[in-house]
Order: sequence, then C-alpha cells, then structure tokens
Amino acid sequence: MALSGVRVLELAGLAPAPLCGMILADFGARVVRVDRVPRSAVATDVQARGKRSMSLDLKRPRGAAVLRRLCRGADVLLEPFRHGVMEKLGLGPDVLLQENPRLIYARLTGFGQSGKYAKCAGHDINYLALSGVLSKLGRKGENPYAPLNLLADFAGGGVMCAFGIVTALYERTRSGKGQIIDASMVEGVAYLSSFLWKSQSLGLWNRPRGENLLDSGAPFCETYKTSDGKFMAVGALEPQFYEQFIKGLGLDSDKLPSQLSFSDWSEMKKKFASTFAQKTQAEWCSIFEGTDACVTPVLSFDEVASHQHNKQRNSFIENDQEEISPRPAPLLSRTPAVPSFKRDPFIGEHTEEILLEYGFTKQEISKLYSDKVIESNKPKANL
Ligand SMILES: C[C@H](CCC[C@@H](C)[C@H]1CC[C@H]2[C@@H]3[C@H](O)C[C@@H]4C[C@H](O)CC[C@]4(C)[C@H]3C[C@H](O)[C@]12C)C(=O)SCCNC(=O)CCNC(=O)[C@H](O)C(C)(C)COP(=O)(O)OP(=O)(O)OC[C@H]1O[C@@H](n2cnc3c(N)ncnc32)[C@H](O)[C@@H]1OP(=O)(O)O
Repeated sequence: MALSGVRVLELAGLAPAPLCGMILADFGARVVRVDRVPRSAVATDVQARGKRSMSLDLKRPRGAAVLRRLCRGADVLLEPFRHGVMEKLGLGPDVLLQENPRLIYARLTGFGQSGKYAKCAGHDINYLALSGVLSKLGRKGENPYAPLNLLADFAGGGVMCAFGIVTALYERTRSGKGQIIDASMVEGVAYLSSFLWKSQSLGLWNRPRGENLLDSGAPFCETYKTSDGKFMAVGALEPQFYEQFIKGLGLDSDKLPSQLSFSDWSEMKKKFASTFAQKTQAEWCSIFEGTDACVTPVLSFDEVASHQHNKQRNSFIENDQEEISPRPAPLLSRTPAVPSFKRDPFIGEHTEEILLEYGFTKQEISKLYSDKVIESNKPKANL
C-alpha cells in the first residue's frame, strides 16, 4: 500500500483527527491511537479501522516521557487539542522535533495555532461560520444551516490534514526533514470553498441565500418527493441536460419559462414538485435511467450498498462484525488502500505490543503498569 512503513501516533480526539488517522491507516500506515487511561475499555472513536490502541497517561511526567520516546521512532504525530495543551505537557513541537528532526507534527484544530480564538473551544458549526461558508448554506428565507459536521470537521479538517501529512512526507523524501502542520478547520473549509470565492464575478452568488443556481434556488438543482414518500435528486444544470430532464418529466419546454428565468423559479419548482409526486421513485428511476438528465434517486443508508452501480464497483465493504461502511477512496490502480476487516480496537488493547515494537523492554513496561502510567485491556478469550 502507498503508505506502508509510515508510523503514525494519533492522540485520541473527537471527530476530525480520527478520520485523518483512519485514512492514513486505510492506505497502509501503521497508526497507533494513544488513548487516555480509561474508565471503560470501549472507545467512542468510531473511525478506528485498522488502528491499534495504547493507553497512556500524558498528565504524568513519565507518561509524557513515554510519548517523547515513541515520537523518536515515529514518522507522524497527530494531535487534536486546542493550542497550548501539548506545550503544557512538555510535548510541544520544539521539544519533539529537536529529538526527532524527521517528525511530521500535525496539529489539527478548529482555529489554528495563533489568532485570538486559538485557545477557544469550538465545534464544526463554529469553524464553518468563521470561514464564511455557513452564510451561503440554507434555504431561502431560513437561517444558515450546517450539513451535519461534514464540512469543517471532516472535509476541511480530517481530509485536509491527511493531505498536509502526505505532502510533508513526500517533501521529507527530498529534504530528510520533518515539519509542523498547522491545520485549522476554519482555513481548511475556507480553502475548500475557493470556487465560491473565485466564481463571484460570474454572478453565481448575487442573490440572497437559497435563491442562487447551486444553493437550492434553482428548480433544476433540487430534490423532489415521489408518490411513495422517497426523493429524487436533480442536477440538470447545462441546457442540453435540462432539455432531457424536462422530456423525462413529460413536460413541454415551450410551455415553460426559460431555464434561467429567476423570477419564475419558484413557480417552476411547484410544477416539477407536482409532477414528481405522481410516480414512485422506482418509476422515475426507470424513466431517467440511461439518460443524461442528471436525475438520480436519493438513497438511504439501507439502500446504498445494494444499489446496482455501487455494487458493481464494490463501493461499500462489510467487516467481520457485519458492519457496512464506505470503501476507502480514491482507488489507486497499483497500490490501492486495503482496509482492515477486523473490529475496532478496545482502549489499551495493544499497549504492550506497541511499546515492545518501539523498543521498550519488558521490565520497563512492567514498571509503567505498576505505576499506572499505562494500562492494558486485552479482550478475554471466548473458550
Ligand atoms: C461536532 C463534532 C463533535 C462531535 C462529537 C460527538 C461525536 C460527541 C460529543 C458528545 C459525545 C457524547 C457525550 O460525551 C455523552 C455520551 C458519552 C458516552 O461515553 C458515549 C456516548 C455519548 C452520547 C457521547 C457520544 C459522542 O461521542 C458525542 C456525541 C466536532 O466538531 S469535533 C471538533 C472539535 N474541535 C476540535 O477538535 C478542535 C481542536 N480541539 C479543541 O478545540 C478541543 O480539544 C475541544 C474539542 C474543544 C475539547 O476541549 P477540551 O477542553 O475537552 O480538550 P483540550 O482543551 O483540547 O485538552 C485536552 C485535555 O485532555 C488532556 N489529555 C489528552 N490526552 C490525554 C492522555 N492520554 N492522558 C491524560 N490527559 C490527556 C490534555 O492534557 C488536556 O488537559 P487540560 O485540559 O488539563 O490541558
């Protein structure tokens, strides 16, 4: 796999860093999640595919010293705390990079390592708001609306940070040097929205929120309810595709306002809505199948893995616990990601094997156990 041999230490965090670590693991990195000494062995990290877990108390000076030693043998450290937490633990980048100049020290936060909000708590919606992007999201006449925590946490955070790490790893092959990655989710999601910024002069966003071409304003870029209570998604933007969409609906384009007649959009939506309401989702699927009308069913999580197209591409996988999840993307032709099919690790399940792997002796490990600096949670065998 592309990242085989890369050793990553991921300090346990909420949502974005776990995704970042999972992406690296899917593509072959050996990812260790460093958990706290737990109250329970069951982790809340649901994005732990392919990771191992060790349990380490970083608040104890000897725990921090263990992490320093681990970092000497690692390629990447991924930390998800607000600015200042690592420095307070004596684990700031100046310390760790001095001990291992090849280390890539990735800091994944909401507000970044500087600026007046650097030490403030926050979540996806706050970062999205500060990036300007939230102001663009929402339906006409309604308040801005955050689409789950997908944009800032995952796209602008986890994925962008993974990109930074891979870029730094590539650069290190030339310079031999590590570096610090300051991955701010505000900036990550703002960068992701470059198209919005750079297309302003095209007049795409002149109208209020929810009244533009791509923000649920246009009747040909919308979802519609079908007679069986399901939905169809329409993205018939270009005139040639719009023509096919109108044809599929069984409407006469000569009797409709022109596609880009903004003032008629809300009437056109009503017309399309009443048309879609006359047939089931399956009926609309068979009408639009094989056309360029850009009309697709809105699938539920229950339906998505068995949809013919997704099945043909094996886009979803099932692990040994019969849990279905998306296959890692994108597909690399020679060195594709090979996700683990095993269950997620318990907190501290691999503490001992990881420490041995990083050069600790059995005696050192026993002392750390007895001093409660580390903990182990081996699953009991089912005999
Ligand atoms: C929208 C998303 C968030 C979604 C999260 C949900 C998935 C979960 C939120 C609530 C959960 C539920 C709830 O807990 C109740 C149930 C509990 C049950 O166990 C499970 C079911 C629950 C229903 C549970 C289910 C789910 O888990 C929830 C629904 C996001 O936006 S995520 C993005 C958040 N932002 C960032 O990541 C940006 C960077 N980070 C930060 O800004 C802060 O970390 C953050 C997120 C604001 C948290 O601040 P906090 O004060 O808690 O932490 P920090 O200041 O960063 O400091 C960390 C401290 O911890 C110490 N520490 C770290 N590791 C160790 C260690 N190994 N040993 C010892 N100590 C450690 C560290 O030293 C810091 O200590 P100090 O505070 O003393 O400096």
